Parts: sequence; C-alpha cells; structure tokens
Amino acid sequence: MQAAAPPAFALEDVTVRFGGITALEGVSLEVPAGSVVGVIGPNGAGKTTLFNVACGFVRPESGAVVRDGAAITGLRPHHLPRHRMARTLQGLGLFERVPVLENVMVGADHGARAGFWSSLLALPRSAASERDLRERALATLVELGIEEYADRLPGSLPYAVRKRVALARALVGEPDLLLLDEPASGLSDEEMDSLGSEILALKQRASVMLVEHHMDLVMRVCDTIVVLDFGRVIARGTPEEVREDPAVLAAYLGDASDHTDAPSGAPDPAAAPR
Ligand SMILES: Nc1ncnc2c1ncn2[C@@H]1O[C@H](COP(=O)(O)OP(=O)(O)OP(=O)(O)O)[C@@H](O)[C@H]1O
Repeated sequence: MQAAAPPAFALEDVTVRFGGITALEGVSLEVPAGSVVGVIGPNGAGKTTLFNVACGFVRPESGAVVRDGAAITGLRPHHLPRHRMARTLQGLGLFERVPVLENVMVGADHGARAGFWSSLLALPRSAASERDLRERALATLVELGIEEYADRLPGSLPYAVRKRVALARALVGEPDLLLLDEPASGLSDEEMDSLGSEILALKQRASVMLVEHHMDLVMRVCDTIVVLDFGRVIARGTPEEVREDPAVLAAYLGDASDHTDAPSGAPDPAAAPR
C-alpha cells in the first residue's frame, strides 16, 4: 500500500509568545495539496501571527513549519521562492515608482537571474532571461485581466487593481503554495466575487492558505476552515461544520468590535459582549 502524500503545508503544535502575551498556543493546521484552507477568528485571535509564522516573519517559540513533509521552521520571507511558496500582504508592498509590469517581474526575479553571483553583484540579466521574465509577467497580468495597466504606476490605479498586481507578483514565480493575508480587505462586493472565482481557479495549480475577515468569501472558497480564538484552535472543518459549531458562534458573539467578522447566520455579535 502506498503511503498518503504529506500535506503541501502544515503547522505543527506552534506556540508564539510576545513577552507575556501568548499569541498562539499549540496551533496545528494542514493544507492538503490542491485545497484552500481558511484561517478565521475574532480580533486578536492570532491570525496575523499565524500568517507571519507561515511566511517566516515570526519564528515560533516551539513547534514546526512543514512543507511537503519536510520541516522548514527557520525559514525567512526571502526563502519562500525556494520552497515554491509566495505570499500577498495586506499592505501590498508595491514599488510605487515602478510600472506594474516591472513590479510583477520582481516576483519571479530570483528564478530568472543567471545565478547566485550575478544576483549578488547585481549584474544585468541576460537579454533572453529578461525577455522570458517580461513574457511571464505579462501573461500573468493577462490571466488576471489587468494587462491594460502594465505600463502604469501602481499609485495611479484603483485599489482593487493594485491588489491584483500584488497577486500577479505572487503568482509569476509559479508557486504551488500561496499564502494570502486578507485578500478581500477594501474590495467591493462585486470585486470580492471575482476574487472568489480567482481563488477557486487557483486551486488547479496551487494550494492556498488564506487569513480573511470576510465570511462570505471564506465560506465560498475554502475546503477547510480553522478557527482561532485567544491563540488556540477552537474549531476546524468544512464551512458548513464551522458555521454550525457552537464554540465558533460563542467566540464571535464575544467579539463585539467588528461585525464583518461574524460567520453568516451567526447572531449579531454586538448583542452579547464577552
Ligand atoms: N509584535 C507583537 N508584540 C506584542 N503582542 C503582539 C504582537 N503581535 C501580536 N500581538 C498580540 O498577540 C495576539 C494575537 O494578535 P494577532 O495580531 O495575531 O491577532 P489577529 O487575529 O490577527 O487580530 P486582528 O484580527 O485584530 O488583526 C494579540 O493579543 C496581540 O495583541
């Protein structure tokens, strides 16, 4: 009998403390290959910290970060490409004085450079690799329907387009694991709809872990949802299972500060402060 393939990504028993504050305690999650896993939870639950552990911004006090069955716990954000991972951040991090196409090319640069020494010495790319990189970046813009903005500066573009540029930059390196931090923030309902379709389409070629506040999106695109509260996993399961879970409803009931957090169908979170 063949052994089951390891998940594309996992956090195993991760604990993170900031001084006296325990941001994550014994948190485990798995992202099976080809699936979309959502991480939700009330304000302060530990979502951002979990995301930061996954992409190497924060090193856990204990526990492991595992990629395709191999521990990569000490990873740093600039190591993501070598693990075929990419991330988008809430802050987007676009270079404002550089046209969109070049912004996207940066995302694949590590693969296109002629090698370690030319990267180190910042030697120009060969004409062929530059051309190849441009083509890949343009193809990614086409895929996301924003090729018309290739020569524009990010600052001159609507926020939803800027978010797509950031997604294009993550995708151009052809990662097979994407980490998305609040991809829907700042989007209109219609834009969120298109984002949902894009995430579902991404499943063809990548596994996805997303941290997100917007329940409609999470419920629509995720195969599995992990719910955090006070730094611990309080529930995990399919969207239907999580929506019905009393522990989840109770956690959100106590979170009176942000209505967008509430799973749809949950009672008004302002009704019962914790
Ligand atoms: N750098 C830090 N230093 C000290 N405490 C921190 C730090 N980062 C996070 N925390 C604390 O860790 C806990 C988890 O925070 P985190 O930002 O991960 O939660 P969150 O679920 O992302 O919250 P939100 O939805 O409000 O963004 C909170 O109590 C927070 O105050």
